[in-house]
Amino acid sequence: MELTFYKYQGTGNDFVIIDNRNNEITLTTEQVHKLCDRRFGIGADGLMLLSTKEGYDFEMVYYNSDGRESSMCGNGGRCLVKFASHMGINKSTYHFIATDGPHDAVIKDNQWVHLKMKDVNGMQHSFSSYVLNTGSPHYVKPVGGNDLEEMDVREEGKSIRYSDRFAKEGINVNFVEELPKGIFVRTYERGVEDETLSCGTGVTASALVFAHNDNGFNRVEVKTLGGHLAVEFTKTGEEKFEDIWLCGPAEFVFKGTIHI
Ligand SMILES: N[C@@H](CCC[C@H](N)C(=O)O)C(=O)O
Repeated sequence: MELTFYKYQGTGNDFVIIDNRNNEITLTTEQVHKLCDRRFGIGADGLMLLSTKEGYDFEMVYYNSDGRESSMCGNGGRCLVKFASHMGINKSTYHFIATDGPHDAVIKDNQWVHLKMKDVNGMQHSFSSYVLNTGSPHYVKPVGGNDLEEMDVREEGKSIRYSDRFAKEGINVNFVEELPKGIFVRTYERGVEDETLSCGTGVTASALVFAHNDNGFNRVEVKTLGGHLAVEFTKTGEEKFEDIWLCGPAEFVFKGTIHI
């Protein structure tokens, strides 16, 4: 079967996107895994289907590059909104459904996509690390000094992700360094089982932890290896956040067909 696909990226977090509004496409775990493979397929951190759902502009169905359907992907959601617009779904505010519930999104004049994330009602902390869910589960570890650039994120992230506490369900692991204006985040992603250039739900979690340490901010600028993002929010309690928006670029890379 010939499959038409579109490749998008959001700060270097890259995705294969397939238009499934006719509901004809069903992919196996092996097929998604192969389509995301950087040598035997197209190559991507994840794959998304643009599907239909009554009451919404569209439904987002997200798979990690290991081929398994997973929880929310922030950068993926932003890319899917851009794709929907390129497919002729034009709205001033997009309203779509994903695995973690409904989302709103807006494409700004500078072409950045602002995506509303689910509310966060608390976080667990022990020693200097934090665990919270921003649509996907995240472990956030602040790193001191200027050590983050040099860190072996793949190895350090893997040891936390496969520790007894997290091995079964898995977790995404973020290392965060405070900058004079914002934070620098590097993420080991569950389901990719490697560092990615950026992770939207991870950047969101890290920004909220940063806000948790300092009440004075409602917008955090975020540097990732793949580019710049920002997270805006309203802090409603000690560890409670609402009106959380993940903001950043989302770009079309190429289109093609592949035999599956
Ligand atoms: N890249 C994503 C996160 C995708 C889901 C994650 N790998 C998981 O399985 O939890 C993002 O931008 O949020």
